Amino acid sequence: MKIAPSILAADFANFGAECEAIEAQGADWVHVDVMDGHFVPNISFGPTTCAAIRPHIKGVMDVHLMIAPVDPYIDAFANAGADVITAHVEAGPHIHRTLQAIRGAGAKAGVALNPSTPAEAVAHLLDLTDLICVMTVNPGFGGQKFIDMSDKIKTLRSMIGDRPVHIEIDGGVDPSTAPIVAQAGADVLVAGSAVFKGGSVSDPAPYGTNIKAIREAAAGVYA
Ligand SMILES: O=C(CO)[C@@H](O)[C@H](O)COP(=O)(O)O
Repeated sequence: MKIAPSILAADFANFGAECEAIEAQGADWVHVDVMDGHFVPNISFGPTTCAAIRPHIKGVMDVHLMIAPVDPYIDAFANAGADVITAHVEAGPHIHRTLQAIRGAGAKAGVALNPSTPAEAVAHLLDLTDLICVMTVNPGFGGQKFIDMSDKIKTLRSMIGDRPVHIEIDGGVDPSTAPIVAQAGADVLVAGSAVFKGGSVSDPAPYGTNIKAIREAAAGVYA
């Protein structure tokens, strides 16, 4: 199970140090939420910030684009050093083309599904994607209440079969919800508030405790 803290819950004045702190405290990936105030009602940051934090991340920079349109910005995020670029299936009419462009730019291609979008929306994309992100909140803000998408996760796991495609869960993940999604078939857990709560760059130990708690809660069903 990979744990991917979302830096949306980090100290925005200290992104570089926050990325270093969460990796030192056991994060597997660093999840970067890009919001445009159009596809979602919040604005976060863009490719310039991604490029600035890249040198502070040793492992995977997992960039989640909550923007529309996506295609004009793919090269900018790939050039900023994104290892994974995830676009929403709801963000435009040509997600097939978008995933091809992400791979063409040298990144792993992810596709995200809002809670209201069924698993079948990605049936034609399974050989073009490296990761399916199942939103368990309506995207736009951290700290929201988890929406149970277990049936969708199980359907996706069955559709994926033996393809090497991650199922990532994003929104409201904490030690109480991690076992639910792990049981259903998830293998990457994004968590913002549940990782960053109680810690800071000057006192990062709570990040480690929080990551361990999520990992151990999930481990009973997915090692
Ligand atoms: O993409 C999003 C929200 O749109 C998520 O990545 C959240 O940032 C996760 O935050 P928590 O629900 O874990 O606080």
